[in-house]
Amino acid sequence: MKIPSAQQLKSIDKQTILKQGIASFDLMERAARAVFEAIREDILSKAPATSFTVIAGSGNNGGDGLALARMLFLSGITVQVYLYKKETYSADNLYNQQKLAELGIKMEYFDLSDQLSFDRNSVLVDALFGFGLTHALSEEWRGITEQINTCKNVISVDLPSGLRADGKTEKRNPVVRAQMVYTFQVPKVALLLPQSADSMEQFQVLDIGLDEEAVQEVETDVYYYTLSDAKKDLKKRRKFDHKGTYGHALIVGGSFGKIGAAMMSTKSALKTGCGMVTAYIPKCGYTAFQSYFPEAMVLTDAYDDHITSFPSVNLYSATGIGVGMGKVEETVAAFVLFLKKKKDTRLILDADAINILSENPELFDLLPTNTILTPHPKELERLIGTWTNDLDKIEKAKGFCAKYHCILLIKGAHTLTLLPSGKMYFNSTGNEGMATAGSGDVLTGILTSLLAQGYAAEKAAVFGVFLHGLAGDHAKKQYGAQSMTATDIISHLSDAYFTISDSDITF
Ligand SMILES: NC(=O)C1=CN([C@@H]2O[C@H](COP(=O)(O)OP(=O)(O)OC[C@H]3O[C@@H](n4cnc5c(N)ncnc54)[C@H](O)[C@@H]3O)[C@@H](O)[C@H]2O)[C@@H](O)CC1
Ligand SMILES: [K+]
Repeated sequence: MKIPSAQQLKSIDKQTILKQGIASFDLMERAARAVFEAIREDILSKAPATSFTVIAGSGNNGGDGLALARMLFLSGITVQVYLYKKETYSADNLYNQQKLAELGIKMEYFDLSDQLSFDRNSVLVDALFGFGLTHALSEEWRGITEQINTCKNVISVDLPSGLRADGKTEKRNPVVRAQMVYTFQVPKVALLLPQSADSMEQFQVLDIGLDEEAVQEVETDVYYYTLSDAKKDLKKRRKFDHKGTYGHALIVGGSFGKIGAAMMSTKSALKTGCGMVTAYIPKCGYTAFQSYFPEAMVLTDAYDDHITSFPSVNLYSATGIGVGMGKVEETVAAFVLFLKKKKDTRLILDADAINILSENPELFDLLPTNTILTPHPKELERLIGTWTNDLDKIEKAKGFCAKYHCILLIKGAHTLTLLPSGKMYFNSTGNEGMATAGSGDVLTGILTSLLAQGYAAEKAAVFGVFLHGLAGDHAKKQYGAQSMTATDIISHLSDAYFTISDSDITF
């Protein structure tokens, strides 16, 4: 799914009105109706006596809030309405003010210095600003945003007010803190960035029927990867396929005390569907490996505790390097030698492989085209340098991908996959339970497997991240966020595939 910029959304909005032959207030009515239905399902179905306070701004976000207030009122819900006192309002905002007046619903005007007297236990609907915010809110707004933030339950319409859809918002700027954001049609970039964590707990995307063609015509490098994308990208298996069809993955990693990392990568590679998997590990892991996971083939290094040389990788369709590998001197030397040699395999580097790389920037140029790198924040910093905010981080990472023709994953709540072309995909699956030891090793196994199966590197990256998150979501459903572990993610890869392929029936 494309994520248009705020500017592009405005023009899609206009084209929708034009192409569908509706008035702009009809589109606003649709947006408000979508929020109303979501509130009905999420709140009123469980607590019908809930009362609401709507705080509306002067633009169309405020207009949405006013229309919603009317819908709540007409359903018999107690609703108090505050409207920002300004000389001018958007036309659809005025239209909705008039509608409220006709129904005798009182609007209280407020100024930035006012102390609002509303019931702190009501659900507060924040409809001050949406994607029309042109710059971060000035300090004058702090009084209002802080009063809103004293409420237990805040719902934001489209965006937490103060958060810019795709521009810079600093920690010091006044921003509303919402428990739930009902955002229209597409998640705005700000909702997907880690630095927005203080401004919202979760969001829901509400379809308001913006014109599909207008969305398709928009040129953007920013995408939100969802189930419908994964359904299209999934490679179907066919009756006459054999294990050779699905490639042979190689996992290189493990060291004394960290053999488990290589085990998890290897097992998840096979569970993701590659035909064969081989692990290359130090000798100390051999027995444990073979007893844990008989389907794997195991090659051992000459040394007991760590890797001192690399196998010939040309036999394998894809190679994942680094999980639990450690970075003692001999391992580093072996890895550097490996990078310097010509090789014919598709590559993914994780954990210690990235650490070694980042400590030796002269090696960056040796990365084969489309190598996938999956750094943690600290590792990422060593690759691209420090950043001032999430948008700055993305720009620097984009520069790195373009320069070295590689694919970078910025792992997190909405893992971002950056491609050398400049395109970027935010992931839509996954949960906080996946912040657990070994979760990254599982991802490396999944990505190596998909590369081995012949998925193009970009598809392997975005589809793999999605699959990993989806398996994690299934694991959370069974064990809960606290108790799920990385091996539970592996066990639920099958459920993730069932969800993507729409079927749990095999004939
Ligand atoms: N295409 C869509 O997705 C639709 C959007 N709608 C709503 O329309 C919103 C966008 O409406 P608008 O473009 O009117 O914008 P907003 O309502 O977000 O904000 C516009 C107002 O904010 C003021 N403003 C901007 N930056 C400011 C700043 N830093 N400090 C103080 N004031 C500032 C402007 O002068 C203007 O009065 C969306 O977020 C959504 O809620 C819906 O009504 C219908 C469809
Ligand atoms: K808002």
